[in-house]
Amino acid sequence: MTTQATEPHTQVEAPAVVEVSALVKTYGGIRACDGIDLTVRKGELVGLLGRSGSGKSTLLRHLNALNRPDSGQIKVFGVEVAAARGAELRALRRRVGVVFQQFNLIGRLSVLENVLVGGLGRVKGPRYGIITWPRAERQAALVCLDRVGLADRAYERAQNLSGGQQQRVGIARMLMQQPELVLADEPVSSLDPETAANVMDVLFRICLEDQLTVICTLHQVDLALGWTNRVVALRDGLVVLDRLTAKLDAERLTRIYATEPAPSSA
Ligand SMILES: Nc1ncnc2c1ncn2[C@@H]1O[C@H](COP(=O)(O)OP(=O)(O)OP(=O)(O)O)[C@@H](O)[C@H]1O
Repeated sequence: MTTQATEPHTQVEAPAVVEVSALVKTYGGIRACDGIDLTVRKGELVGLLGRSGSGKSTLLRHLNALNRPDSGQIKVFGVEVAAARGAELRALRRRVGVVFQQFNLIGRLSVLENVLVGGLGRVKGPRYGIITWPRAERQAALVCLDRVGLADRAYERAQNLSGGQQQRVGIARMLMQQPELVLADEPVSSLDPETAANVMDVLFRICLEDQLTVICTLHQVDLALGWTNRVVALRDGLVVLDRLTAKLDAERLTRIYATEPAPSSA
């Protein structure tokens, strides 16, 4: 029996971007996802919370086919992810931007080249050096850097930037891809609280401006309350809470991390 607690959210009229139903994924005897149902609509900013090992990353990885389900159905933009192959899968992945916990920049390359990588899906052939990228792509990359406040660092090596700055470059690279859905897996967990708040502000402000749909795994309750408009909490591979952020408070959210039974829908 599930303890799933769902309720209508703000964007009921908006089209579904992510539709997960009865998702099960096991590793040996571990049920990382134990029958997850979740629909996320265009423009929602979803915080995915839950204790370590509750299945957040496993769920996220199913959405761009990095994981294959044991059973259940996953649709992203109406495409059955597990069945997508070849050109269909590449087209789907181009619409899904990812922000990684560890930034995943190429440290010896310039900041600008790292951002340009985000546009690789639409630029054919290998690129060696900034000058070999089309001028329009370079200009677009500079605009993305400007939006995260780093245009003046474009020609520095990425490895010379601080952690918070590197994550802003990661956000600019994601923007360069021109995605419609953004998956962010603990994007600020390696940053100090002030820097984390700053990076969350950059990420969510831009996604809101561009009307992108976001699913962001987080451990920090205050950040979820401050930036998301919906919180989904997992426990033992199941959705145990699904609420508009405006209807939540820190105490209730913190209970997700308690060792006591999962929060009820009340
Ligand atoms: N590739 C894998 N091989 C074996 N077990 C895995 C694998 N990926 C995840 N698991 C297991 O599945 C469960 C869920 O892991 P997952 O990484 O999805 O949790 P999480 O909620 O994202 O945790 P965290 O907050 O620590 O990142 C855990 O018990 C984990 O050990």
